[in-house]
Amino acid sequence: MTRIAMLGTGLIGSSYTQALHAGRSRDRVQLVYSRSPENAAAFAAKWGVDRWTANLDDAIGDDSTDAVIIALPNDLHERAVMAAAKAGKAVLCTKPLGRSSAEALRMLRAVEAAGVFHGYLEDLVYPPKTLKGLQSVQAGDLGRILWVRSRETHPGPHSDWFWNQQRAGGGAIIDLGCHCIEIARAFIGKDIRPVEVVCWGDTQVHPIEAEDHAIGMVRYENGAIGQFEVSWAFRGGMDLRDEVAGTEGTLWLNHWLRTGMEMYSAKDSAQCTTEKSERSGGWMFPVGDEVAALGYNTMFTDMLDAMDQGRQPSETFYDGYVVNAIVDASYRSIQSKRWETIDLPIWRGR
Ligand SMILES: NC(=O)C1=CN([C@@H]2O[C@H](COP(=O)(O)OP(=O)(O)OC[C@H]3O[C@@H](n4cnc5c(N)ncnc54)[C@H](OP(=O)(O)O)[C@@H]3O)[C@@H](O)[C@H]2O)C=CC1
Ligand SMILES: O=C1CO[C@H](CO)[C@@H](O)[C@@H]1O
Repeated sequence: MTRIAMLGTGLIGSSYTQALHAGRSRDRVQLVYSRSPENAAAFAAKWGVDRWTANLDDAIGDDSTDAVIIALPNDLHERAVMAAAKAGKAVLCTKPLGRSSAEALRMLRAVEAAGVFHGYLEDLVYPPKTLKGLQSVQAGDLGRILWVRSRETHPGPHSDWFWNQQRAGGGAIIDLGCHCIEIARAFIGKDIRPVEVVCWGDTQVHPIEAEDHAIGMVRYENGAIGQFEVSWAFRGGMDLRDEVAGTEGTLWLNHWLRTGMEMYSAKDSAQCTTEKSERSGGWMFPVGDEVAALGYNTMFTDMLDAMDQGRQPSETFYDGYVVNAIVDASYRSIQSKRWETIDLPIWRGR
């Protein structure tokens, strides 16, 4: 059993807790942190969590827990990671690891220096169909991987802080592109060095400083291309799709819209809605088990099994740092309108 302190009571703190309590079922969120005692108490009551606190350092240092899960806005990740490393706690952090690769590198160095277990919670390399696809690709069924296209688009984030460039570290690229970049990296091979990026990004719709649309191409040392397409202004729900093209085959994955369940309700207050859907009536495209479809159950099984077995999980802070380095180069490329080199002061692949 792993005893967990959950930092954050928002969308992802709730999804993680749901997955943890349902998955291996022996793992428990023992303690939850929110800035607000009311939110913390409500979260604890809803998810059957014994204790809550409105003090971040108390939550991280609490003696009764083994691991800390960071489900806080991006600008609080580094502070929470540093405190967890200092307290000698295993630490699992949501995406993106940092707002920049400099932040991510400091976090990687801190957990490694402290010798604590660390996991990067990139759920979208863990959906069951992605795991099956990865197994096939690794067995060579698709031949040499040439091109991976990964797309995540929706109408825009659900909380204010995402829209603040300073707090989030950017716009749609850091928020959604981080998923697409790691999905492509997983299919191309995480030991293959990402070399350079060319990226277009613009603020086409929303009154914000950061980009609400972007398309980027990441060139890997073996010639493969990872393409990401992101939007915070796509209408019609959340479009989550991946395509993998190899010399011997093709793989297409659709995770969200029209995945097999289509429903019509003449009412406009139907209960059967899905994350980021824009309507609760008319034709709807729900997802049967959202938590499972997004890979949270399988992700925590890998993370917590790895912790028990004294091995690394598939996604560590090192992966989060590589993703942040690719995101940084993408932002430079938007400005320069040229291919930009990906700076990786630490590289552990081929
Ligand atoms: N698929 C995935 O892996 C997803 C990952 N994420 C990531 O999870 C993190 C949190 O996102 P999400 O849960 O969607 O965000 P929410 O806005 O839904 O929740 C944020 C939580 O942080 C708490 N919080 C503590 N301090 C602050 C602060 N200074 N400002 C704002 N909130 C604060 C808020 O609670 P309170 O007000 O009670 O203190 C709230 O519980 C982000 O890093 C995001 O990128 C998000 C969605 C999906
Ligand atoms: O995939 C996701 C869905 O949207 C959220 C808000 O933009 C993201 O933070 C999240 O990673």
